[in-house]
Amino acid sequence: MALYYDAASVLSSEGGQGSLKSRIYGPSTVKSNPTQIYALISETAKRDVFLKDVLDRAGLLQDEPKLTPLLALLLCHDHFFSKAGIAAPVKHPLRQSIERHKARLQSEFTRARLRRKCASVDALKSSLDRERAGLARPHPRWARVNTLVDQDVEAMFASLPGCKRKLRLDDVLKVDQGTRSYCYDEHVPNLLAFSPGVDLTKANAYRQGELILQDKASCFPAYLLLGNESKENIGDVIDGCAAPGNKTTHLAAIICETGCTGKIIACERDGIRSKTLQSMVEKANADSVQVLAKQDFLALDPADARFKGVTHLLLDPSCSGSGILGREDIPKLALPEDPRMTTKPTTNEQPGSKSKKRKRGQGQPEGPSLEEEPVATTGNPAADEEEAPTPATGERLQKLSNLQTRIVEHAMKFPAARRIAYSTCSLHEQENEVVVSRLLASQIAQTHGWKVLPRSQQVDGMQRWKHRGVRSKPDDVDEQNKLNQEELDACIRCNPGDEEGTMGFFVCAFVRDVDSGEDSRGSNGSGARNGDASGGDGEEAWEGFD
Ligand SMILES: C[S@@+](CC[C@H](N)C(=O)[O-])C[C@H]1O[C@@H](n2cnc3c(N)ncnc32)[C@H](O)[C@@H]1O
Repeated sequence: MALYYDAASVLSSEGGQGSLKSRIYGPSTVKSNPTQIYALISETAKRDVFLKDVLDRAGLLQDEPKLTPLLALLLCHDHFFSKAGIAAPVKHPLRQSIERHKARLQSEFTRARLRRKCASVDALKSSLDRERAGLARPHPRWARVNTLVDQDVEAMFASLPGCKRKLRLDDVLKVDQGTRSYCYDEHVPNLLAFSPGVDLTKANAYRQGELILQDKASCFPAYLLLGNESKENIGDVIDGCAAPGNKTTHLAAIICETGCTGKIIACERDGIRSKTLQSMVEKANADSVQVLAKQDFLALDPADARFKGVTHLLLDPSCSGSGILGREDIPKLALPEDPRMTTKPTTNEQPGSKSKKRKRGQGQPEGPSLEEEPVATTGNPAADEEEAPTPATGERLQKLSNLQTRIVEHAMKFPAARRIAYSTCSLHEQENEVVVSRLLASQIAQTHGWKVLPRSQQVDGMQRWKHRGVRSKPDDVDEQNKLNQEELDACIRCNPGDEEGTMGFFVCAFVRDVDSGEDSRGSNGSGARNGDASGGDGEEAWEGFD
């Protein structure tokens, strides 16, 4: 049936280099009805991660060597979600290649649905639709009032055209008849939610650094790290992965409010992003920030005298960016694992396609790049936090998870460190709860007494936030997420597209009691380490997404 071959061709580099619509509707070799192709692609794109999971668990590609991962995904979409099923005659080999495995597929489908706590297929569809597109729901524009700049907040609001103050987010999101409004956030101090249509980039308050465009979720790490710390406990602070500097300037604002005199050391490995960081710090009037440009956080020596006063660290490393709400044209679908390939494509964008490429280590599959069009949930591309939001699966997720674990392990070695915040804008458990679980099990955490900061000891707004850590596979003995309920509750999640109006995000804080003398060595701890939670699988060779 041509529909599935046509859709697969449009999605791969064979379909040309233009936009999705131009590939489907423009002069091309597609034979099927363009509207049907478009519907198949856009519907599959909402459910790809779910379908991939079903296909991988059912092991379909092992038994159907003629099916490509992309074809399997498209066919399975219609098999499960289209009322008419696969659009091909009953005896057609493509249709048979799926229906032969009907029972096995159905049972994995049902399990996957129940794991998502969806009682029916309709509930599943709504949940997946919300999750993927989150976009149908109006998304507020979040902005943080920069308390580092002297300002008359009321005058600032008066300068925002026709913006009325409301009490609740729901009211701000009602934009009938072009009304525009804002409200203060109920969890994070000095944070505002504006109606979706408000263009803050044109406001003087934004140009003058009085307002910083920053998603609500992205404000959690600095607030969780310092929001309820006493002045005596705060010395210097390291932001290990700092550019473009949203969280750095937030740290600076909180430090200033507490009256601390400590400095913030902001590390950024990438040269260009270091410049963005520097200019953001200047614009925000964040005098307490010292930028270490082109500095790899992992290369800092925790025993260096410069860092002996570092009590707090914030680590927001590179991640898959799967929580970022964005606009994609050619959807990058998460594909089932292909057992016949040694180098596995994880999405439909093929190696060697003409999109601008990122530097990767040897043997890495070339992932899709959104570099040309960075997706900023803030409405301000210059403040885009994640350098390359990229669908990641399997091996690549494992590498990211390893790097993230290594970065936090490194933070745990700073001798005076007492609190660490780790965050990602990823939805994947492997980059979130699994990293936390691996860190707690690591030698460094155990010898230095690091534990998660329990919910009951978190700053008020974070205690009240209801979305907490998850474990999707409680019965799987191989599962790396071994967090107990209290530890899961210490983790904070944000779900893209839900009623909270945030992007997808994860944050967890670690604490230790440095005053108890638990870590008597006072060294960087590296000599004592014999376990390496981050997996010594040579991920150093791969420089990740930047
Ligand atoms: C998710 S972004 C950080 C966003 C930033 N925290 C903010 O709120 O604006 C990750 C940043 O960390 C940088 N990075 C990744 N690994 C690093 C490392 N080992 N040392 C220093 N910077 C690193 C990347 O270049 C990228 O700019």
